[in-house]
Amino acid sequence: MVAVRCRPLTPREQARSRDILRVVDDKVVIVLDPDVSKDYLDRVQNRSKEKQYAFDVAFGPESTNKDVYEKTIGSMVEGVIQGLNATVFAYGATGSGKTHTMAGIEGDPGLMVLSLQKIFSLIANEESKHEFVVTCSYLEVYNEVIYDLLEKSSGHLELREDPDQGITVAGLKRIQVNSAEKILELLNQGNNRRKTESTNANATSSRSHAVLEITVKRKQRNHYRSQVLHGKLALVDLAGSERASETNNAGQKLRDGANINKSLLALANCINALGKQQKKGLAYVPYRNSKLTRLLKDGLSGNSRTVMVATVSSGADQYHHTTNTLKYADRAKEIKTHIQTNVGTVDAHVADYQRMIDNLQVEVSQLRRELADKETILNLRTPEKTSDDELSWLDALSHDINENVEERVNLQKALFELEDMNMRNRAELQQLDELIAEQQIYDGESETLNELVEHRQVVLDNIRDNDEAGAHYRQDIELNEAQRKELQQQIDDAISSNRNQTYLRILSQYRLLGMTNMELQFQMAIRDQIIQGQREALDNMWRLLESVGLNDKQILEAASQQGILIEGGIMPSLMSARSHLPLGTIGVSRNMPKKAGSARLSNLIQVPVSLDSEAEAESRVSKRYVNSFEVKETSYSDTINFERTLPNFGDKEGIAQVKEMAKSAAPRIHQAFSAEPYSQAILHSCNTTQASPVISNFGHQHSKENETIVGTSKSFAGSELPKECIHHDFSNPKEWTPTKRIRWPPSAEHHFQERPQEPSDDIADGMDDRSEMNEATQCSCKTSGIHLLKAKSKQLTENDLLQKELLRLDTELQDLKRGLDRSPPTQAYSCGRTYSAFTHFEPKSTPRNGLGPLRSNSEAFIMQRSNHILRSSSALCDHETGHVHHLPSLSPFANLTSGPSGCETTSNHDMAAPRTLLSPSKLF
Ligand SMILES: Nc1ncnc2c1ncn2[C@@H]1O[C@H](COP(=O)(O)OP(=O)(O)OP(=O)(O)O)[C@@H](O)[C@H]1O
Repeated sequence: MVAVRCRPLTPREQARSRDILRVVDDKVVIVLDPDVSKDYLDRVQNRSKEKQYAFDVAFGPESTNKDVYEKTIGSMVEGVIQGLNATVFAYGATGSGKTHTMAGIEGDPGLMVLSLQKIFSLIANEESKHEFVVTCSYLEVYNEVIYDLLEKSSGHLELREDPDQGITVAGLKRIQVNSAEKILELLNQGNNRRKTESTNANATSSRSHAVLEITVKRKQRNHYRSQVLHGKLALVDLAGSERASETNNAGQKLRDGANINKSLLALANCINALGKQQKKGLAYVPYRNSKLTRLLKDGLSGNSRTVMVATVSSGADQYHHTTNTLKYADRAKEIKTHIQTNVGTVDAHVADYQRMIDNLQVEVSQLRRELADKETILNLRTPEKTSDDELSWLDALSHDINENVEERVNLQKALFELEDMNMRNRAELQQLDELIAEQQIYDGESETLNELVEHRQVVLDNIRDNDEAGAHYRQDIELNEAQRKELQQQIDDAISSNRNQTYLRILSQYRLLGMTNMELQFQMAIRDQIIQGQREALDNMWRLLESVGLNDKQILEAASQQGILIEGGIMPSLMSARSHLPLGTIGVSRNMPKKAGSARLSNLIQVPVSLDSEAEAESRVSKRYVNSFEVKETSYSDTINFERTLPNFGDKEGIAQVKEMAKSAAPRIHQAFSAEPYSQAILHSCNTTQASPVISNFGHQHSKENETIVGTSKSFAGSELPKECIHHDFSNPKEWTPTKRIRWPPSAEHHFQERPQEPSDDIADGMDDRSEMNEATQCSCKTSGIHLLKAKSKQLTENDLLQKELLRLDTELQDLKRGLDRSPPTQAYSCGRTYSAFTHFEPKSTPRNGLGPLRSNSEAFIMQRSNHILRSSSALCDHETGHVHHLPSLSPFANLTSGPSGCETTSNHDMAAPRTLLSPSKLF
């Protein structure tokens, strides 16, 4: 939705300018010719500069913020508490009324305030049934750097791309709030921290783009397995859109203007491309060209309802600004967003990712070598005192290195996305060529043919545009590379002249970590892609099967005949067919079908559970009698964890306990996949007493509306039990034909076979040691799909590990970066001794001097001592004297050069040893 708001002239403006805006029918804005001397003849002869634009809604000078609110985002705010996203941004020249519209004034609160009040009043109405958690963050983008407006002295924040959450800002404060007043207080604090300047056009002109984000988490009360909905409202007050030259600014102000315009230009380009995309399909949208557009990506094209409020001033002297803004808004009308559930897919091509990883790996190993060489040089030298000049040089260098790494990642990704898009464009072109050829043969000149030819031209144009944009990105990457070399050269020169070695070493490590991080991110993307591909393939398979009219039973039978193990999951309606599942198998399902009649196999993760010990299993199996078993959660399903022993399994009480167990597993599973609308726990158990073999199935399912027990208990007595359960000779693996094994996930065989010499085949452990198995077992594995399960389990485990590694690396990187930002490298030297910093102190007793125990993890700080990099501390320990220096603050290093006099000192003999040591060998 695009709305335009015309602001009235202030009394001072009225004295020197006239009102040239007219709003008709609440939709049309007429801009009169500012030149009053033009007469009727000029107008009819088209010499008039009068212009007319139509929008979704237009507000005249008499409108209040409340009017704007009600006709624009009022209804969207309701959606936010139902789990939908909404974005509203104010765009306009300086002094046109953006801040007035967004923040408002006393007596006429703005959209930010009104939407907050509405959110809390809606919450109050629903609080008896639902629990809500409201959090907010407030940031500004100033000179292409992101700052936290809720932090007193915020450092530079970084943008991250999360496959699940999309674009996020690392380290941004999110505050939980319980009332509109609280948010307003934060808002006021934040607004006071915003960078403003007095320009020619506005005495308190906002020089930054401010983004207030409110998230609402909603959960049904007293319903532990209810769906959790997340709604997000982003309110953006952009900086003035005027050209820098027009504000008569110079120096820093001119630079601000240039950066503001860079962001707004990028925004304009995105709006253009999005408009084009509506008409022409796959056009590349250059979100990556500025921080602002990356932040607003979701609001512009993704899963969000979006309102743009274009503000214009009615003054004749503002004619150019006004028409520029209106043209801009006119283009934005073309954009359509797509409201949908966020699905964390990585829409990219595995081969391309692989290529990037290869390049990165070369770079990382090169960096490692360089770093090792430098370490040797550095270790040979003794530290020197550093001058102020050098410190500011280091500060600038660290900043440039950060920027360089970030820019590199961003450019690579942009190029990658472009190539991916063009790959799809080329595929479409090929299809179109084939279609056109067919049409020409059969229909000759026809309307369809013309349409196809026209569309082909559009696709060709897109390919050409994307290729051009790609060439620019490549050039930018080359420039970035040149800059990287230059920066490295500066570090090298500094090292050879023995300047501030520790800090330089950290800089080099930071770069290395940056690259490693990037590499890991791409690896994650590959894995996500593969998993996504598998899910889609399974989805498609089910759709295909359903479309040919096969019912569940027929599908299972057909699969059985083909020897296909349905390992990935099962449709809910197939639950009863699973009654043959073996001892101790828990099916965990996420993302069950959302539409009636459709099925999602892919997301059902089957977690085989093992008996508590192999010996016990053997003894129970040999007795062919199971009267108790323990359910143990295993490896890759660390999302669920429960353990229970059922002493009397088989009798009424035991069955009740199994039921209870399924019930208690369900909420945990649901918690783990809380964003999913459905989740279920099914416990399949088998009691093979000689007299009456019983196979029981208990499931507990959660759905959006309610929770139910599904897959009711199913028992088999005597001959009713499927043949393969009782009559099959499990001791001979060769006899495990696919058909017989179809309903037996591999974990079962071990518990039922009487072959103590056979190695355990515990899939859930994620082991992939197939070399240990004999040939027959391997053969059986192949047919039964064990290797598939193993591969999947391994993949999931690896992915998990990778994710953890990425997280660790990320923290590492953040710490290093924070250390660099705060730039305290001279602390150790100014004190003239060797210090180390600790992550955690564990005071054995309260330290003397009445200083109180040290706070752990209070500030991030990096120092180097011998081979250890120790991190995160607000204190330094002097190893010679055994004293701990409490740093009064980690302020810019100008304050720290004075040495230990600025530090409070206490003995470290009361302190336990530091707990976290991170050695370079661990890092690299
Ligand atoms: N609709 C309105 N009604 C009355 N006064 C308004 C209105 N819109 C703006 N003003 C006044 O105009 C002046 C400039 O408005 P504001 O600060 O909101 O502009 P801005 O677009 O945010 O400018 P900048 O981009 O420089 O921050 C303020 O004094 C404000 O009170």
